[in-house]
Amino acid sequence: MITIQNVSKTYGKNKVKALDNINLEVRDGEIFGFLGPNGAGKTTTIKLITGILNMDEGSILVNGIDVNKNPIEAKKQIGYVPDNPEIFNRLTGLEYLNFIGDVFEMDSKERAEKIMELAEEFEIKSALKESISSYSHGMKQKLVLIGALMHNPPVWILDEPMVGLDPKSAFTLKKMMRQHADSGKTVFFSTHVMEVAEKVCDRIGIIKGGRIIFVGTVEELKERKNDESLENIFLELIENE
Ligand SMILES: Nc1ncnc2c1ncn2[C@@H]1O[C@H](COP(=O)(O)OP(=O)(O)OP(=O)(O)O)[C@@H](O)[C@H]1O
Repeated sequence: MITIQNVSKTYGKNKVKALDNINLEVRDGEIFGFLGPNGAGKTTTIKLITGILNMDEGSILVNGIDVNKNPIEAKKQIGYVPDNPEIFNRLTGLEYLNFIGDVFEMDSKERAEKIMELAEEFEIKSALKESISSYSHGMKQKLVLIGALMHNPPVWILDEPMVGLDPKSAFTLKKMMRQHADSGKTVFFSTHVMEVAEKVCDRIGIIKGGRIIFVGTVEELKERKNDESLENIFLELIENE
């Protein structure tokens, strides 16, 4: 579960708040999709939840742990995939994953099993001994995903996770997200793709100009707007609200 309470964030000396007093609860057992136009505040929100940035006001709890007061324990709850999979190019895939295993203090047997299981799921096993510099964007994305998920974190936070994935890998990831949520855990992800939001999410949140303008199910949004196409509703919402 993620609880965001009265959170605001301004970058440097900017006059405009990147996040303006946002409140949001992402529940156990759900896939929550976070939508909004470019520059709305999605990545900023994600960077505050993961402790990469500090908020100016408010608080964020991850499974009840305050990310400001107890950052290490909060981070242990989280598997995070950033929007840009630029990672240590000089390492091989396996060296990178072992480094992550060290950070999370995984024992060697559990680590090896988890790496092989996930590498097989994402069909990247044969490339693990290659240098990351030779990987395609999609392969780097898969490696970052494996690194984020291998320590069995209860809360998955994925920033545009499907970008660069081939259809089969995107399908695999969506299946894993569903299984994770169905086991009572939390998946929070940002996306620009309406079809993904509609098919995958239990609830969605829409952010615009640093303010949350909708939280609920896609069905509730459609009922409210009396329209069938999520894309039309989304475009209307971000223009008018
Ligand atoms: N490092 C930064 N320094 C200054 N302003 C920033 C920085 N990062 C983001 N911003 C500003 O904060 C606001 C929110 O940006 P953010 O990256 O959170 O949006 P986003 O919803 O993730 O957008 P996108 O869909 O384009 O990735 C924007 O106005 C952006 O210009």
